Amino acid sequence: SMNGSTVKAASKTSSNKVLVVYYSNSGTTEAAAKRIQKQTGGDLVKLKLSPNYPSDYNKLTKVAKRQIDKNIHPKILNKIMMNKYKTVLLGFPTWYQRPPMFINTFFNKYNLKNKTVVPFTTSMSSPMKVNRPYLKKMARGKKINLQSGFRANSAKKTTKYLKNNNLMK
Ligand SMILES: Cc1cc2nc3c(=O)[nH]c(=O)nc-3n(C[C@H](O)[C@H](O)[C@H](O)COP(=O)(O)O)c2cc1C
Repeated sequence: SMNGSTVKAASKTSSNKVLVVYYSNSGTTEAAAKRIQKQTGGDLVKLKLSPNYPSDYNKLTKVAKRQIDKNIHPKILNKIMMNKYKTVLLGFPTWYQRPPMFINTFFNKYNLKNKTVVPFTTSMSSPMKVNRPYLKKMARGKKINLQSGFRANSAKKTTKYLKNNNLMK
C-alpha cells in the first residue's frame, strides 16, 4: 500500500543510507557535520589523513599551500563500506579558495559511482561556489551525481538546504 508507514520503511533500507564524511582541523566543519548527522540520521565518519595536518595555523597554511603547489594528494586511511550508502555528504574547510587536496584523494579512493555526493564547506567568508569547479573536475567521468552543496557555517541555511533536497530523516 502507499500509506505512510510503507514509505517510511522503504526509506530505511540500507541502500538509501546517508553517510556524513568530513575533515575538520579547528572544529568548525566538525560541528557542522555533527548537526548534519543528527538531521539526516546518517552515519558519521571523520577522515583520518596521512600525514595529518598540524593544528598550528601558520604551519597549516604552509603545508596546505605546498600540497596545492606540488599537487600532493594526502593519503586517507579510513576503510569505508561505500556500498551501504546512496547519498554521501562530504564536508571540508575551504582552503585557498578551493577544497583541500585530500578531497582529490577522496574522489579517487572510493567508488562513488551512481551515488549522490552533496559537498558542504565551512569558511571564513568564501562561498561554496568557489569549490565547485574543482569538485566538478574531480567527479568528471565517474558517473557521480554531484550536487551543488552548501556552506554549512549557518545552521539555518544548512537546515534549509537539507529540507529543500529531501535529506532530513
Ligand atoms: C590553510 C587555510 C586556508 C584558508 N583559506 C580560506 C579561504 O580561501 N576562504 C575562506 O573564507 N576561509 C579560509 N580559511 C578559513 C577556514 O576555511 C575556516 O576557518 C574553516 O571554517 C575551518 O574549518 P575547520 O575548523 O573545520 O578546520 C582558511 C584556513 C586555513 C587554515
